[in-house]
Amino acid sequence: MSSSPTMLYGGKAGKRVTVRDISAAKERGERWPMVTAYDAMTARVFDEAGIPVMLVGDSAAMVVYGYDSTLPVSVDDLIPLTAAVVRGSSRAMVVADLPFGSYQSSPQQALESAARFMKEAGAHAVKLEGGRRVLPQVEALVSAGIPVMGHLGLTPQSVNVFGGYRVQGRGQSGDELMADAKALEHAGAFAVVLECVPTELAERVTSALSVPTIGIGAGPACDAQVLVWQDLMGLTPQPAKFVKKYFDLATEMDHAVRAFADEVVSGAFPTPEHSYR
Ligand SMILES: Nc1nc(=O)c2c([nH]1)NC[C@@H]1CN(c3ccc(C(=O)N[C@@H](CCC(=O)O)C(=O)O)cc3)CN21
Ligand SMILES: CC(C)C(=O)C(=O)O
Ligand SMILES: [Mg+2]
Repeated sequence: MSSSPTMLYGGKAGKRVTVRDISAAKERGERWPMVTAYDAMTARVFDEAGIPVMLVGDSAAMVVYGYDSTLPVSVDDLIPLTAAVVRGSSRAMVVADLPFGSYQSSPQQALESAARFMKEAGAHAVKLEGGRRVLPQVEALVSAGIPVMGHLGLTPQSVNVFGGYRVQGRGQSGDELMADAKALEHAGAFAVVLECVPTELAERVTSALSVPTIGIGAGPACDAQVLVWQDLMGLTPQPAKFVKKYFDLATEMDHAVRAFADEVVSGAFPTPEHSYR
C-alpha cells in the first residue's frame, strides 16, 4: 500500500511525529517502519522518505565506532550523534537509545541520562533494554514526561549473559517475555521493541498490547519493523538472518572509490569542469 497524508509513514511534513500519532496508528491497525540513524545527512534522506521514527541506536558502538559489542559506548559518545540526527530531520520522532551503564543502577541515574539526551541533543524519546527489572526506571522517566520505548528479547547489552546473539523467548521463557511486555505497557512505555523472538510469541505479544510492537527478527505480526540502516543498505559484512538487503552499498562504494582513485592516478580527474580559472 502507498502512503497517504493520514498515515504515520509518509504523513505531513514539517510537523514532528508524536507519541499520540504512534498510538493512533496502532488503533488504525497500521504498520510502520523505523530505521536507525547516526548522522545528519542519512537522517535527512530517511526523513524525506517519510520514515516516522528514527532510532539513534547504541548499535553505533558497532557500526560507527567499530567495537564488537554495544557495551563500550557512553552517553557522551551518543549525544553528538543524536543531536546531528535531530538537526538533519524535521518530521521524524528521534529516539535515543540509553547505553549500557547509563540507567541500570537507579531511576535517578536513568533520569539524569535521559534528561541529557533531551536537553543536550533534542531527542524526543528514549529507549532502554529490559522488562520488570527496569520498571522503576521506566516509571521515573514517564513521571518526568519522557516518552519511553521498551526493548525485550535479544537485548544486546546482556550479550554476556546470553552467551552470544541468540533468539530469546523460546518455550517457557516466552511467558516471562509476555509478562515483561505487559509490565512495560502498564508502566507507561509507548512502544516495545521485540528483537530476535519467535514469530508466534511476537504475534501473541502484539495482540496482548495496546501499544505498538516494533520487530527486528520477530516476524511479520509486529505493528512496526526496525532495521539498522547499514544492514538494509548492504554495508554490513555478515548481517543476521533477520536482515533483508535492499541495496548493495558496499559494492557500489567500492566501485565509486576505485573509479575516483583510478582517475587520480591516470590524471583523468580533475578536468577543467571541476577546476577554477
Ligand atoms: N549492524 C547491526 N545490526 C543489528 O541488528 C544489531 C547490531 N548491529 N548491533 C547490536 C545488535 C546485535 N544484533 C544482532 C547481532 C547478530 C545476530 C545474529 O547473528 N543472530 C543469529 C541468530 C542465532 C540463533 O538462531 O539463535 C543469526 O544467525 O541471525 C542477531 C542480532 C542486533 N543488533
Ligand atoms: C536494533 C535496534 C532496536 C537497537 O537497539 C539499536 O540499533 O541499537
Ligand atoms: Mg540498541
